[in-house]
Amino acid sequence: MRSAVVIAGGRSTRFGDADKAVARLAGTPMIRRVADRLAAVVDELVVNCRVDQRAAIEAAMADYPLSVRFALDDDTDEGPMAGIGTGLAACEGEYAVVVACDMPFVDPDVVAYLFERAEDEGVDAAVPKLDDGWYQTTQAVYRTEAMATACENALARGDRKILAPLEELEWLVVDEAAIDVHGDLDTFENLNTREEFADAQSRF
Ligand SMILES: Nc1nc2c(ncn2[C@@H]2O[C@H](COP(=O)(O)OP(=O)(O)OP(=O)(O)O)[C@@H](O)[C@H]2O)c(=O)[nH]1
Ligand SMILES: [Mg+2]
Repeated sequence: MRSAVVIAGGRSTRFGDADKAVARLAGTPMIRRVADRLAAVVDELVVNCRVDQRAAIEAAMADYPLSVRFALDDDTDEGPMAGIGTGLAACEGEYAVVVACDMPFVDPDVVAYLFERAEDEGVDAAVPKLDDGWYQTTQAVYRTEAMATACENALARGDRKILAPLEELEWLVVDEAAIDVHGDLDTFENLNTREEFADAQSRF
């Protein structure tokens, strides 16, 4: 069983006075675009967000083909890593892909490849790293229990850095060249501003 966590508990400050998770992108809420691309490669979906976001996201997820569960932030605004931990703790699969709600070009072939790498090598995480040096921790596969615990531990010692939980895990880096062979590098594009949103509309 494979799970997916979509993290959506951010404040969308660069987007403006609306939640980008449910903003319509070429007619469909962005989080639904992300979820639809994951449906073919996972067995269940967990949404991490704040309680005040739940109703709108639930509406966006109407008639989704897989089970959808909500993992709500007890402490809000603790950063993406806290959201990853909260979401993973609610998963039933041994492994889960985590994807940010603002990555509507997420490529299911890339996700499937990340699952294969993590499962085949039996590691706690498979995290892409692009040639620009950035780790793509919000589009990576994690062993759910190990990473959820590592996130709790990092937060308990006051470390909210997104790479902090990985310090206690056994994980592998998936480089850009390997991703490029298995799928589309647009998979990592994330939309933060109204302008980026508008520019992306025509690509659906
Ligand atoms: N649970 C949770 N998720 C978060 C938090 N901050 C960001 N995220 C999520 O992490 C992902 C990447 O974050 P950003 O692109 O910075 O999104 P954001 O924080 O909503 O937007 P900005 O306010 O413009 O930075 C998005 O899916 C966010 O929903 C947080 O404090 N808690
Ligand atoms: Mg942010």
